[in-house]
Amino acid sequence: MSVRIALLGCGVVGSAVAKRLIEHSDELTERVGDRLELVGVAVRDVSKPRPESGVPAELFTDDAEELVTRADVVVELMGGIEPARTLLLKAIEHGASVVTANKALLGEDGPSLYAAAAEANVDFSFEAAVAGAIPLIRPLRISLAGDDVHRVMGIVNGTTNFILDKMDRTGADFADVLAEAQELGYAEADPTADVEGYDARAKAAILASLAFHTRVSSAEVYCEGITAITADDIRAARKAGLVIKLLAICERVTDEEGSAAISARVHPALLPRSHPLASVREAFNAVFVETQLAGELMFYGRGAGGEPTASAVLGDLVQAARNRLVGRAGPGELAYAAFPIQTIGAAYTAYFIRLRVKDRPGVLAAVSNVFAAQGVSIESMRQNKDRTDPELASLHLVTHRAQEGALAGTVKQLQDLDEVDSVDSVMRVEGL
Ligand SMILES: NC(=O)C1=CN([C@@H]2O[C@H](COP(=O)(O)OP(=O)(O)OC[C@H]3O[C@@H](n4cnc5c(N)ncnc54)[C@H](OP(=O)(O)O)[C@@H]3O)[C@@H](O)[C@H]2O)C=CC1
Ligand SMILES: N[C@@H](CC=O)C(=O)O
Repeated sequence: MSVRIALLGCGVVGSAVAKRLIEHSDELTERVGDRLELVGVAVRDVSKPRPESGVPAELFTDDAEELVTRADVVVELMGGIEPARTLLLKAIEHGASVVTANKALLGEDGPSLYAAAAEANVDFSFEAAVAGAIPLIRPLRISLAGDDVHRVMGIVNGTTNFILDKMDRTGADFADVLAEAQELGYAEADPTADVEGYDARAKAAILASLAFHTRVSSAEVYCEGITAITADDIRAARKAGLVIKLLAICERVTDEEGSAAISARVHPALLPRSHPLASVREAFNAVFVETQLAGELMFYGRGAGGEPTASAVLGDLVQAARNRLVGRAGPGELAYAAFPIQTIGAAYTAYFIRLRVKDRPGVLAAVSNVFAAQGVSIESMRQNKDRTDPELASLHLVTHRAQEGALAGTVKQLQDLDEVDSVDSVMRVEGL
């Protein structure tokens, strides 16, 4: 007997998984208690040589639909929504357990897949779908199931962290660093999903659903990417002792009627340089979890790449195979409840605002009055000579936490104020 494994996809992650399955077959057999037999690998182009995977040529197929019907565990590493969704549903229908790293699919339609797997009493595991190698899904799904998670805040996209970190360390522009990230293979030829925040948004949807025992889809997560971040933003943040990161933030909040709601958002935010997430460099990921009983937890490691991601996939695979041998499926889905998703206008955060003002008496009072009128409290304010115009001064303000809607009103009034020449940038600040 053996546990039959079907691999869908043999690209960056799939080839690393296949290589490990083949080269470490004996150790894996010992751990599982039976042999993991790779019965087929579905790809688009069967004629493409893939020597790095070590997969014998006869195992490649372009008939993924047929392959999923003859496996005990289907490992989906193709990516995209279709045909991945249909293939996984078909695999589940045939009684196979599923392992996937497909955050785009889970962010869009995870709940229907989880439900199908629970109905069929098979495992559905996706440790690699958020933050690559970092064990994060299992802690949220299992280890913290008896605790209450209040907040999950993390750097879950390596490409954008590489770009922002490089901009911070060198002062270079976004476009130059993006080109370098592409040359180094961090960013894909089409970097849209990373730099526009869509990849992090799908991960935020998965994290919010697990952390708060609810259902959040990618479309419900507010999303802003990093394409508008300039070298000036980075320089100003640095001067203020802050660093810019693309954050995924999922919080349990109380809405204006006093009912529980969920805030799930992805956007660039400033962090104090002393914050644990501020020191996450290059393409690394890190996730900060705050819970009622455990307090603060931090998960850190490689969020992408063939081998790191394969580590998480193989962990799921070994567990799914082991579960089949002992005749159980676990951990199964916990009961979940529906919560309203808060709009971004209702979210509370602090802000860093850069203005250019006329350099004359009474300006600070006029600006402060606008904040006061909107109920937004100022934490600190710093004025300097403007470098380009002797008639102007640059004013950098940090607010206390305020509602996004009130801040938008403040900015609008500032723009109309005679003493204000321009509002150059408004950025959210976390971790103060
Ligand atoms: N790369 C990373 O660092 C990480 C990736 N992930 C996720 O892992 C998954 C795989 O990513 P990655 O390995 O980078 O992707 P790649 O693009 O490198 O590989 C995709 C593989 O799937 C095959 N494939 C695609 N569409 C089909 C299809 N319709 N039928 C059959 N085969 C198909 C491709 O075949 P062919 O080679 O013939 O084109 C290729 O072998 C994705 O969901 C991704 O989001 C998660 C974390 C990190
Ligand atoms: N493109 C992603 C990789 C996998 O999730 C990233 O840059 O983090």
